[in-house]
Amino acid sequence: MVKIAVNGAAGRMGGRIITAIKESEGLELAGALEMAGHDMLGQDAGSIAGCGPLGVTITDSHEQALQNAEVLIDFTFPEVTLKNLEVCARLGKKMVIGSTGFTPEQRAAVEKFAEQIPVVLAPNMSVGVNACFKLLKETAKILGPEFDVEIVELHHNQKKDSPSGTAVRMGEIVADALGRDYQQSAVYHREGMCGARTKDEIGMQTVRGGDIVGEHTVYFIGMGERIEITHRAMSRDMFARGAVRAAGWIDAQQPGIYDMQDILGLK
Ligand SMILES: NC(=O)C1=CN([C@@H]2O[C@H](COP(=O)(O)OP(=O)(O)OC[C@H]3O[C@@H](n4cnc5c(N)ncnc54)[C@H](O)[C@@H]3O)[C@@H](O)[C@H]2O)C=CC1
Ligand SMILES: O=C(O)C1=N[C@H](C(=O)O)C[C@H](O)C1
Repeated sequence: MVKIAVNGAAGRMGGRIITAIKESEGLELAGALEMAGHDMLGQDAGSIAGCGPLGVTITDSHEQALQNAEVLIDFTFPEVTLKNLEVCARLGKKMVIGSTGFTPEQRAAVEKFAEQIPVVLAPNMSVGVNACFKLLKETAKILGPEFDVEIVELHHNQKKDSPSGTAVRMGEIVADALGRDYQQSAVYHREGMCGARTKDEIGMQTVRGGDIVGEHTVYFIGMGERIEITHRAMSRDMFARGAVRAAGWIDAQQPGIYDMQDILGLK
C-alpha cells in the first residue's frame, strides 16, 4: 500500500486527486495539507472532495500531514511547492509536482532538491497531452523550419500563470526539435507596427474565460497548408489519475527528476 499526502487538498485539483486515490487499488490517502487560515482546516478531506469521509483531517501542519505518508502530491503554486520540497527532502518523502508557472531559477531549485529525493515534475499529467508532446516532436522534425509555429491555449478565468505550463512545454519541445532556444524564440505579445513575423519565432497566445478546463493547439503553418495538433480537456479527472499513477510509480524510484514521459514509457 503506497501512502499519499495531498497538498492543496481543498483546491480544484486537490479534490479530484483525493477522489482518484480513493478509487485506486494499492494507494491510500494518508494526509491532507492546506494553507494556514483556510476555511476547510479540521474537515475530513474525503468529505470536502465529495467522495465521502476518509478519516483524514485537513491540516496546515507539514509534520501531521506527512507523518504517515511516503509521497506528497502537490498541485499548488511554485513558491508553495518549493517550500514543500524543502520539507520533503528533510523528511525523506517523495514528491509528485503538478504546479505550473516555475521560473527557470525555480525549476533549477526543483532539480537541486531532486538530487536528494525522487521527484516527478510534469505540467500536464494527462496521457493525451503526453501523446501530443511526442507527436509535436515528430511533426516539427518532419516539417522543419519552413513552417511557422504558433501555440494557443485556453483556460478558466481563475488560472494564475500564463502561458500554461503545458503550452510552455509544447514550445520547448518544438524549439528543441528545430534546434532553437525556446526562451529566445517565444513571442508573447504583438501590437501595433511590430513588423512581419520572423522565421524563428514561436507565437504564444493565451485566452482566459469561464470554466474552460484546458485546451492547447499547436499550429504548424506553411505555404498553402496547415497542421493543427489540439488537445481538449473535458474534466480534471485525467490529470488527477495521472498524478496518482505517478505517485504509485515514484515510490519505487531513486532520487532524480522525472516526468510523465518516463512513467508512460514515451522517452
Ligand atoms: N500538471 C497538471 O496536470 C495540472 C496542473 N495544474 C496546476 O495545478 C496548480 C493548482 O491548480 P488548481 O487546483 O486549479 O488551483 P486551486 O487554486 O484550485 O488550488 C490550489 C490550492 O492550493 C492551496 N494553497 C495555497 N497556498 C498553500 C499553502 N501555502 N499550503 C498549502 N496549500 C496551499 C489553496 O488554498 C488551494 O486550495 C496550478 O499551478 C495549475 O496550473 C492544474 C491542472 C493539471
Ligand atoms: O491551471 C489549470 O487549470 C491547468 N494547468 C496546467 C497547465 O498550466 O498547463 C494543465 C492544465 O491545462 C490545467
